[in-house]
Amino acid sequence: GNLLWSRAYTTDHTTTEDQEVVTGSEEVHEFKTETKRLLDIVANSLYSEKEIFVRELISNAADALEKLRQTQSVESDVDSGKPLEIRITLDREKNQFIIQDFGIGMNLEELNANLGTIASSGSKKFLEKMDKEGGAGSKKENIIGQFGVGFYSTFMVGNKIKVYTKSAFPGSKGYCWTTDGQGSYTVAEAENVAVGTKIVIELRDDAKSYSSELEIDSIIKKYSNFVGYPIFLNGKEVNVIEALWTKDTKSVTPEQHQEFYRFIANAWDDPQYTLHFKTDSPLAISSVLYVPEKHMELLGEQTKPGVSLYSRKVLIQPESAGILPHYLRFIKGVVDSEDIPLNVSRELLQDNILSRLRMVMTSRVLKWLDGEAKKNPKKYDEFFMDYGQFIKEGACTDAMHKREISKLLRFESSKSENNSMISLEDYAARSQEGQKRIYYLLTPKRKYAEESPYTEMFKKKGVELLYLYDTVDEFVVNHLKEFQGFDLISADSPDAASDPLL
Ligand SMILES: Nc1nc(Cl)c2cnn(Cc3ccc(Br)cc3F)c2n1
Repeated sequence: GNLLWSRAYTTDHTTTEDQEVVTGSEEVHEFKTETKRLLDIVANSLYSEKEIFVRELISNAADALEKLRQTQSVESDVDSGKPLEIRITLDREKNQFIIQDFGIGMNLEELNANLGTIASSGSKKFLEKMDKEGGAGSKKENIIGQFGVGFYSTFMVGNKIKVYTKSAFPGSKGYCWTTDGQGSYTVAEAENVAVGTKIVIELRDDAKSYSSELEIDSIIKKYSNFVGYPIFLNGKEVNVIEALWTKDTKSVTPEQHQEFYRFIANAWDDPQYTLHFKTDSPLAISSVLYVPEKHMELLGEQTKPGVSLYSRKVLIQPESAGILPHYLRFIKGVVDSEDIPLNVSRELLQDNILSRLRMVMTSRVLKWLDGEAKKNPKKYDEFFMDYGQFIKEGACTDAMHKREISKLLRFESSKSENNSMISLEDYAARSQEGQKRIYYLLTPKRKYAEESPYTEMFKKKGVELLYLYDTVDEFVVNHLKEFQGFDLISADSPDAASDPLL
């Protein structure tokens, strides 16, 4: 009837009016000593920017919705009766930030435990490490993102925090948890609490900006754009882009990649190469990477690293310099690894996980480009005309991946048609019987190469000669020294003169 119709159309996606009423007696709990220390560590040093409290609370809310959905698949009577969405409302006058989810919610022991466990087990180790290694936010250690730690980030911006929560399990009571972060919190039973969790933060004077819609909108778009549940800010849906990289690689169309590429690269062109891959060893990674049609460095603009690091669809580090080596900075895209703990902040990113991630990613990218070159050599030559400078930079700087990078190099040669290029593999494959060397000639352009006496001699003997036009080419061959057992030798070197083949 029209009641149903009217209810369906009146969902305004704002947080439920504060109709909660505290009914039970308020039990006061002192924060355990280590909780207090953890609170001020988190509030003062674990996170680099205050704004990430928004990311942390949204992630907790999304995890709570995910937990509800998983529980519902096994226990049918567990339900919140509300949509699986996250709602944030701001109140400028009251200087309030409110976030609500209709997720699995917390019962009394969870409410106390979540704060307790973090304060007891997780943090004791953490605090000892901190003490041992001095200073908060010790480089090596940080608490893996779990429910509780993210919540602590509210202490960076709030002077009074209220949490209304009710578990989705039938017959659960609603509770109201409050604190002023000074050392104790109270818990009391409450009526009219919606299933899920609602967190009401009274913002500190130095955090007033977090009651501004523009500010929160941009923070959500920056960190939580791809969270798997709709986020409504003052009733308006904010995150509308799907985390393309989490979809099945075969189900994503080129058009979807083009749209996603334009969004994350803030570009108008199309990607000339697309890589969408997932792996779960040596660590869980899902990633979409693109090579743009054109790169801006030609116009002198220094390219910032184009790959952003996510963990479970939440941004950890934009334009992360740690994911790919500098010479691959032209690549745009997303790398998402759930093995990167969520709550690590910029400086705390664990370098050992990051270096493993970097190894996997670099090899995978070099293999991807080699695969593309083999699939369509002509198209790769065009790519190399534009991006060869980056590959050559890699040949000169990345000794670890020398072998893979050398396969990506292209040069003109005495046997290649005008301005088409060959690979070192091509050269080796068609070298003379018993030839042990790859010969090259440093020359500004083809015309001079053709007139050189060396070329005459090499041609007569049927030995191919690479033409190296770029000054950087000399550095490249000096760094490489050899390729698949062939020494790289200049045509005018004494070694060439003594070669029986010539
Ligand atoms: N949204 C949401 N939903 C769920 Cl199910 C949980 C469980 N833990 N946390 C973190 C947390 C822990 C203690 C207190 Br007090 C508040 C708080 F948000 C959650 N947050």
